[in-house]
Amino acid sequence: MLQIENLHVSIGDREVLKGINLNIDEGETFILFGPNGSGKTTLLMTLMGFGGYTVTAGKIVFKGVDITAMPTYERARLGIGMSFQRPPTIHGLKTRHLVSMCARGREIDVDGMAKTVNFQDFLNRDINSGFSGGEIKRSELLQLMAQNPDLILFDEPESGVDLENMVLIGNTARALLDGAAAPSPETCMRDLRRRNKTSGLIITHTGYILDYVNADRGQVMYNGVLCCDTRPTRPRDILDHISKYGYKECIRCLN
Ligand SMILES: Nc1ncnc2c1ncn2[C@@H]1O[C@H](COP(=O)(O)OP(=O)(O)OP(=O)(O)O)[C@@H](O)[C@H]1O
Repeated sequence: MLQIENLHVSIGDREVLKGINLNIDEGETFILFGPNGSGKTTLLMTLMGFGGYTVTAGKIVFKGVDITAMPTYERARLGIGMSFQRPPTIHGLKTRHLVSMCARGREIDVDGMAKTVNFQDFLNRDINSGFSGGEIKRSELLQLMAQNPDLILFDEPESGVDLENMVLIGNTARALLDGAAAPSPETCMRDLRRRNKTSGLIITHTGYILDYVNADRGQVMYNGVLCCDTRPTRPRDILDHISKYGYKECIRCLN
């Protein structure tokens, strides 16, 4: 589904990503750990094609297409979606309108979808205007439901979320990755089972999201490189390792 080869990315004149190699298969969920400032968000923003992130070497291939130089809207059309850590407020754009736009002409039941993330009362508000941390995350999930991408990039889905909302957000993230979020009333179980699973790349500091999604593999990013690929790569094991020994231990294998 996604192949990243020797990716080097600079912001201004500073190199932030220093040769990332990563493959994510169809239906696979990959967890990215790493200390603050190590380059995790930079990787997601680069995959989504945002300006300011200059690829100086390497390439990104998605569904067999080299997307390294592709504009963001084409990547979204091709099937990449992202839940941002801190999405912008857009005054004058109602949430309902943005959610409809995410569906790109597909007929969707915006109110029904909003109900699944308890977001009906926010549809007529400007996007992210005064939204709390948990409301921002639910808004992001609603947009992803409407977009129905094949690869979802989640940047810290737990940040700013209370424990009760974490259950809702975690279960919705799992449903999205299982290809089972917001099925229409006509969707039968057989159709649900037939759907291809969505791939995921999730950044987490706390690991709360691991209680909900079926995380297959993980790695630690440290100072712009991925490490820990010779260690057990089960995300739980990595999280335990970080909790016990800290991130510094993860880079021992790089030396
Ligand atoms: N627009 C920018 N201009 C200058 N430096 C930037 C910019 N965006 C990111 N950086 C720098 O790039 C480095 C990597 O940032 P990034 O946000 O990717 O880290 P992160 O691993 O996601 O951190 P966190 O866990 O705190 O979210 C940081 O040192 C950051 O200050």
